[in-house]
Amino acid sequence: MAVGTSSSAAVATHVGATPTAGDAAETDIKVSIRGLVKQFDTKGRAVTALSKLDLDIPRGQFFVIVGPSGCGKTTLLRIVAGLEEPTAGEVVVREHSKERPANSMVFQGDSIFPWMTVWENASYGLRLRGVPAKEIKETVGEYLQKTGLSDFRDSYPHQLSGGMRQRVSIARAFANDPDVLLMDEPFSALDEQNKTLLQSELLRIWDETRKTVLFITHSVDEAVTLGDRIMVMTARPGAAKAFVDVPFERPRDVLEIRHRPEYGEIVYDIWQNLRDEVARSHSESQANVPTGKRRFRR
Ligand SMILES: Nc1ncnc2c1ncn2[C@@H]1O[C@H](COP(=O)(O)OP(=O)(O)OP(=O)(O)O)[C@@H](O)[C@H]1O
Repeated sequence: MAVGTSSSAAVATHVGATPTAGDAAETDIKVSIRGLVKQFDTKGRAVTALSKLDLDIPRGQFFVIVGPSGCGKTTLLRIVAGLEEPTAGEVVVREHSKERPANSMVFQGDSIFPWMTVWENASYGLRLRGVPAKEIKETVGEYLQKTGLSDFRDSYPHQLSGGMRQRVSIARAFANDPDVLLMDEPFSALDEQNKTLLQSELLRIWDETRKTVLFITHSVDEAVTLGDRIMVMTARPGAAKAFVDVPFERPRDVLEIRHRPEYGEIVYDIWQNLRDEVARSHSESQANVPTGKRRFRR
């Protein structure tokens, strides 16, 4: 898939010891973004969400995006998904095969259909593509089993816990076998225990498929736990401020790595890069609050 037209050279700050994706062989690049700009015009007011973003994501990489609120993370994912048109620049997802979807998205909160059963939700993408019933049965059965949902195949979303509903989203996304998996804060609404459990399950399933993943999170810990490489974004307009490589082996034990000294160092590195951007984003949002209203805020 190619979105947009213009292009520019990749420029980014790199942090971490291993080579960045920008150095990877051209053929290994799955998602390539050049000079991406997105501007929204609402009621005569222009908001630049993304500004000249350059990025290469190698095939099979678990790529995590962190950045202050409003810096354009969701906008970036929506453009990669083809749901939003860039104002300028180019997004290319290489080797998009005709037989499988270019991407599947998993959102925060409930992104499954409330009127469908677990089975109907998980098989939705495959049914839409007209995949033969036998194949659907095998694939969906496999992913419901991997996500521990086999016994709930005939349940409706309102009969499930929040963690189980996110498992259905994950099963649906993997069963759909997309070229690229796009995940927008999928675990943010979950409690700490469920979050850790689902991170672990996601990594287990991902390890078997090694799909290219773009994963947005506000949690620096989650970024380091899951990612191969983390992009720290600037405050709006969003651009790449730093790339941090996570050297932990795969498969990864999400609890064990948190005890390692390097874990704390990487978390600290990311926070160093993030701190000023969060402060800038916060002071800008305060500046945009009308003074009459601000007077009443503490
Ligand atoms: N459809 C739209 N129309 C107008 N402005 C928009 C639209 N979508 C996003 N924006 C603006 O673009 C900027 C980036 O939004 P986006 O949702 O991508 O940020 P984000 O980094 O995902 O934020 P958060 O972390 O809070 O979810 C924000 O200022 C937002 O108000």
